[in-house]
Amino acid sequence: MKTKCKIGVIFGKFYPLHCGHIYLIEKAITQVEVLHVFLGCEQLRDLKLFEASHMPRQPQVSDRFYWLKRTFQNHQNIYIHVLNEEGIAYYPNGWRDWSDRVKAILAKHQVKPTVIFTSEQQDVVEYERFFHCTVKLIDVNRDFINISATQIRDNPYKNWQYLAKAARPFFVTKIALVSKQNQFDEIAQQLANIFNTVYVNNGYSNYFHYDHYGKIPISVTADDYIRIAKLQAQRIDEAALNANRVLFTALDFVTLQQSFQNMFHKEDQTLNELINKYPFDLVINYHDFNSKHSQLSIFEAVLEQVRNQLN
Ligand SMILES: NC(=O)c1ccc[n+]([C@@H]2O[C@H](COP(=O)([O-])OP(=O)(O)OC[C@H]3O[C@@H](n4cnc5c(N)ncnc54)[C@H](O)[C@@H]3O)[C@@H](O)[C@H]2O)c1
Repeated sequence: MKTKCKIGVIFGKFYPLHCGHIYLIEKAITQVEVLHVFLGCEQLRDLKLFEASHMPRQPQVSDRFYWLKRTFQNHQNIYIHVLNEEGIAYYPNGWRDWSDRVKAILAKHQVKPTVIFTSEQQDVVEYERFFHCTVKLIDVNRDFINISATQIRDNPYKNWQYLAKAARPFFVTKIALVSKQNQFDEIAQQLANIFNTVYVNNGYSNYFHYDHYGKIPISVTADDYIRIAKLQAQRIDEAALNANRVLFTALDFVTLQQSFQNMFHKEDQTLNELINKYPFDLVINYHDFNSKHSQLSIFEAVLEQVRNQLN
């Protein structure tokens, strides 16, 4: 029978969370009864790391917290704490102040750690000195999962397979191919095939009918319209979980707000919230192509725009 060390602690920035971190945490939890994971944050440092990175947008503390929570949601004995490191000299120059801040959180939760897990050899002595407990090293050479958060920040798309599944939707490039009468449907599906990923079609198609002039008669109420928009957002969330770096959709929320205004002569607050929550990286409109374009030339022009976006 394995001996349990009782209470474990792990520190990290998890910027972003990757399979190496997950391996460390999963291996640690097999050796303790309870594990406390500290998510270290410092505004300026995190901003600088983001600016030096190739991440499409900056993960917020809430994103990083969510990735940890979701990844370890089935472990009842893993606790995640946000550790605000503002005002402390950066690693490795602030050990005393930093450990005092950690200890304050531990004391607040009446936690007395018995073991600290890390893969950083150079930190062992300092952890022992400031926390007076055992320090266990796990995979110092990163033989099992050879990746670092720096490598992922540098190129999240090349290192996609290492990015935590829970973090992937944040990084997925969202491309909308907008057409009034689903003329883009076929090309969007072809693109999803080519890029080995997913397509979210127009959730409104089942509810609207087109007349001879291509106009949409008002066959749904404003409330219905918003309900369908929320459903569309839900379908995007689900697709993003399975997307391979990029996902294609038939709608973006700016376009939905515009058609809502045309139909109901007012702006909708929920749609504004969806616009902010779902930033699209590229929106291609069918009406930017004229009737002289062949299907092949549209296909090639769209493909070119998508390639430029992804490079
Ligand atoms: N101010 C100070 O003096 C001071 C001192 C100590 C710690 N700290 C803070 O502690 C935190 C340390 O975070 P970090 O930079 O180590 O975070 P990190 O997110 O890069 O890594 C978290 C943990 O995962 C381990 N790990 C990373 N890749 C791995 C892989 N492929 N396989 C196995 N394990 C892997 C790391 O060794 C570390 O133990 C920071 O917030 C830092 O500011 C600060």
